[in-house]
Amino acid sequence: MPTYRIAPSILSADFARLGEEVRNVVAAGADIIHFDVMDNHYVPNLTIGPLVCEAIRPHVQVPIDVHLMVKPVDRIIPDFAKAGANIITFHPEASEHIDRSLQLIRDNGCKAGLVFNPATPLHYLDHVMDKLDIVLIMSVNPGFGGQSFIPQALKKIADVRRRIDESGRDIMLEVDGGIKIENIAEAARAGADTFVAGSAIFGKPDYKAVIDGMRRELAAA
Ligand SMILES: O=C(CO)[C@@H](O)[C@H](O)COP(=O)(O)O
Repeated sequence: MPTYRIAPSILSADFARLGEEVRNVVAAGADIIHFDVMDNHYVPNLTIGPLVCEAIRPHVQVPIDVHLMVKPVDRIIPDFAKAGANIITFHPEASEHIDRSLQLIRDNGCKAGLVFNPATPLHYLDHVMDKLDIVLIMSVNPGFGGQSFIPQALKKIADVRRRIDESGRDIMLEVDGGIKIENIAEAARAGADTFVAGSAIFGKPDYKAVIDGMRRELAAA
């Protein structure tokens, strides 16, 4: 069985109790904290920045996975690295110089990745596989939690899995958007190994029950 990771998105957490929320979700079995950064420019929503990343860092030992939904991307990368991010991903169409942005993330000591919206073509992967530690496939259009999974994402996940396997490199394949107990196994069978879930976890009273349910589905996938 591949190593599967569950990455709760704090976009759906109670921001008034964020420290407690991230401690609780890690105690419930989360492997990664997924941190959604929106700028009201690249996406039509505005969320959190490096100060909040720095504030939650002492509350958890697991990696913090920063998904930049911002344009431009480079200026904010060192700030997130200093704030304790471990993984930083960005959208290729939001960077003028994709190779440079990936290198900047690594130079700042973080794992680097590209994010693909439902309609973003995968050709952006063609010349940067050696600079990638993670690929994130969006299974919703970015900007909001609580949207429905777009099934066409499954083919894209399978395409990326094939590219990763051909590269022979150890690259995480993450899926984000509408992931729930009911569909996580499908995403795993398509080739994903890391699963972002916001409303499916933070929307429920018992985080452990949801994460355990997801793990049961993954074990049977
Ligand atoms: O990046 C995003 C949305 O842009 C996601 O991380 C969402 O936060 C996932 O939320 P759910 O679809 O799981 O509720």
